[in-house]
Amino acid sequence: MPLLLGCIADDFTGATDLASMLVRNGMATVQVIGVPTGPLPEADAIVVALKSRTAPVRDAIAESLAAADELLSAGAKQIFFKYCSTFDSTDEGNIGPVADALLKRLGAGFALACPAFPANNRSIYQGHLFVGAHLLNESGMENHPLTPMKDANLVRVLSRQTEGSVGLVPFAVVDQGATAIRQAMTRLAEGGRRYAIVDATSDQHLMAIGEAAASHALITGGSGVAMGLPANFRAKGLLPERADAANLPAAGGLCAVVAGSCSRATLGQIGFARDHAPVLELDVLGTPDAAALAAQALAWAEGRLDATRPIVIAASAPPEQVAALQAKLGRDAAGALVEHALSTVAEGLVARGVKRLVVAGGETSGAVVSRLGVTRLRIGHEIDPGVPWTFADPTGIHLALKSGNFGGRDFFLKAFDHV
Ligand SMILES: Nc1ncnc2c1ncn2[C@@H]1O[C@H](COP(=O)(O)OP(=O)(O)O)[C@@H](O)[C@H]1O
Ligand SMILES: O=C(O)[C@@H](O)C(=O)COP(=O)(O)O
Repeated sequence: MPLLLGCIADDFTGATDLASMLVRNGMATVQVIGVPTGPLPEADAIVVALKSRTAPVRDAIAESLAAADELLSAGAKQIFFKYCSTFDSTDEGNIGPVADALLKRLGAGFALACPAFPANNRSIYQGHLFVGAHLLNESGMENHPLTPMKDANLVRVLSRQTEGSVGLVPFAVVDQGATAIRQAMTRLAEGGRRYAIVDATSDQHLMAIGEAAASHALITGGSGVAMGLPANFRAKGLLPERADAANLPAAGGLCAVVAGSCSRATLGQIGFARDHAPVLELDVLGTPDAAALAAQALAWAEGRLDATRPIVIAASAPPEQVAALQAKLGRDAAGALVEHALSTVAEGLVARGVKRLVVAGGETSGAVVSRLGVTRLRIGHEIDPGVPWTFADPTGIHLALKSGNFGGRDFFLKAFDHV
């Protein structure tokens, strides 16, 4: 099975989101954790999951290039750089600098940028990113603990992160379909633009954008814009029709949720779970000590673990409490403390027999998956759009890595009916 699409994701939840999109559209896909060292698995698409979204710019570039090199030497015909559907980044990066470095490595001069994901209410109109009816900077993302998004104009946001210039393929063009989009991108590239933000408000738009980008060396975006890519490989006779590629080993055993996302969606899911399952909300501000928090949580879990419903352990807190901890410790140290505590909790839960684990939050998932020593994830069926169950090798447990913003209010309960 020749490798067709090589993907680099800037966080772990984003990687499973993308892998799930590709599986759903007929590509046999494997998610590998970190820059691969040995031989790559057989697959139509490989998604390398990095924890580079909030890493120092230089590290994010170095890891992304190392991943690209591995994927290219395994034969990848196109590279996909996956970032968040809410374009999570800072003025320093890392979306612009990583995309710049990948373009250079690929000897290409132009890439599209499209984080739209209509199934999860992310749409782009006139270059502005909306979450449902709200502009990005009024969606709650302006309060993100690590990557607060205070500007919805993606042309402006990306321009701040690159020395290249950024153009727009507007809705009126996108709505005309693949040929018009291809022509508009060619004009922008010939006019010296390095990037084009591409508007999209529907899956039909995303399919057309994917088709228009069939010949691009690099595509950048959310998982949505990947939905049109398998058809390009199929049209060239490179991708056979595949039977259901989303089957996992049978699941059983104790259930748990560990949450470090402070998004509105995750706070709502914790609120819902309180009425249906044991929920422990850690007082991080009161005990800013990772080992002590983890010990408290694991002591609480004793006797509460069950195979028919989950327990929920959350550090998640509303913006005022996050701000208070950050004022005390600094932004990065606060995030690192909580990630350390929650990965210790996850490790302790698995040692106590948890076999089905939901982790809420991208950075949080990165910390947990790394602590559990997971090297590969096999992708199963979706619980809600963008969040599949996965099977973790070599740990042998089922994991669902939930993007902070994804999932319905009942996600933490519903997940365990779907595995
Ligand atoms: N109570 C808290 N105070 C400060 N930071 C927190 C708290 N709870 C969680 N965090 C940190 O907030 C960040 C949330 O990021 P992440 O896990 O990526 O969630 P999301 O998917 O919503 O972006 C993590 O670094 C996490 O450790
Ligand atoms: O594109 C998305 O929104 C997700 O796939 C994603 O990247 C998740 O990031 P977090 O919200 O930090 O989990």
